[in-house]
Amino acid sequence: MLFENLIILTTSAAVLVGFFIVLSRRRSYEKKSGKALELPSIVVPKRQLEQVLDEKTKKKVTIFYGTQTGTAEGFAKALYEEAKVRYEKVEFKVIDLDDYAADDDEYAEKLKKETISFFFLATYGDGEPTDNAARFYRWFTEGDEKGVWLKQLQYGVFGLGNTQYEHFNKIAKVVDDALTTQGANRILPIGLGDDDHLIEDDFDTWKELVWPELDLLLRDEDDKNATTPYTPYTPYTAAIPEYRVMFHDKPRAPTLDRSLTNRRDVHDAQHPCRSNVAVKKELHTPQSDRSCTHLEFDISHTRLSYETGDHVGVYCENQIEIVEEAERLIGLPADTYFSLHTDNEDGTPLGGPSLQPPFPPCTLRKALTKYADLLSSPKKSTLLALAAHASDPTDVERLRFLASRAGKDEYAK
Ligand SMILES: Cc1cc2nc3c(=O)[nH]c(=O)nc-3n(C[C@H](O)[C@H](O)[C@H](O)COP(=O)(O)O)c2cc1C
Repeated sequence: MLFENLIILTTSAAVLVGFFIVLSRRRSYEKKSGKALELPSIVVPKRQLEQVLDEKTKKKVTIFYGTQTGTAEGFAKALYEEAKVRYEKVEFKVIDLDDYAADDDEYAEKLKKETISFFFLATYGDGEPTDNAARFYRWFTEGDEKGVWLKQLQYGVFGLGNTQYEHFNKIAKVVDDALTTQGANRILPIGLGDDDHLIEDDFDTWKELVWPELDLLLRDEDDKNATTPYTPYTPYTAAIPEYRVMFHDKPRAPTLDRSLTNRRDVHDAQHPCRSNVAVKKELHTPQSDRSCTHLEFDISHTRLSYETGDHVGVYCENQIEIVEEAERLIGLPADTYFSLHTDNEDGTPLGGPSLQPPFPPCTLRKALTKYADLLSSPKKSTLLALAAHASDPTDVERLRFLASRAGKDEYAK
């Protein structure tokens, strides 16, 4: 980076010196001969000179995200999309915190060059960072005393959490505090997104506070005087994963569902195992108006072990009547065999968050029974994505209304 800066500086200096020499020669020739000198065309075109200078002075904003299931990434990309349109002369980047730097030294090296940054950070486990934010988090908040070294940085944090958890939005709060302690300037209050309610509304509300602050930092005098109105609110759709669907001939023999065999060495979200419930107890007394169930799973026949802090995901199945209703609405036979892909046929990635296909090739019946959430309300971003594909204008209008601020009450019903 230092090397690149040096090249840019040397190039700009060389161009300016060259330009000055040409001008001073022209003056002395004109004095002597009384004739105006025919100037050869300048070797470095003006546009190139402007580009070099622009690069040097261009304002830059970096948007970081720490995500497990893509929501933080979607919000980061939504802010990026809207900001790009509002501030055309500014360079915006969206960065996965894990990809930002290879080690602690590189994190330090790069972060001290950032001037404006936003952090979208989800909290998991028992107040833990997401996998892709863990390295950054440990280095930034738990490492050696770093002192006040980020005075050049203006920042905002939006946390993604859920009020059902004890450590609500812990990671965002800790990073927000650590940024201030290390000298950075918080330009707006931390946003605390709550996935137990309408986290997209939390994001929208916080985003509206971002623009006046960015106007102060990014708009130059020309822009401030411009009469064209700023691009209005661009709704957030970037969190909707895009998949390529492929239909296949049915497999001749029914395939063994390997995802549910217990004889694996490693079990993960794609390869769960079956286990029986060994103990079930209600923790609240009959006087309480709440309910909390204590469950113990028998994992003795699996190769799993459990440590405090590990979490258990439970795969539930939809009831057959709900599945049949969904099949009827989709209009495809239950035995339609298909797969979802996150890349194009030539292997290039599709847009949207960088997630894995959500389930292996299977029939529509199995996808709807085991993998689809058929009973929760769709997220607002999903409604907008559906609106973009709906063919009936009444449906388009209705979907957009439900996703809008005006439709908030109706959406919540
Ligand atoms: C297994 C699990 C553990 C979670 N733990 C916490 C937590 O400790 N504190 C919190 O505020 N939210 C917690 N959440 C909520 C997530 O942070 C929230 O759903 C967030 O929107 C996920 O963002 P992502 O899609 O970018 O990963 C947890 C969610 C899951 C599924």
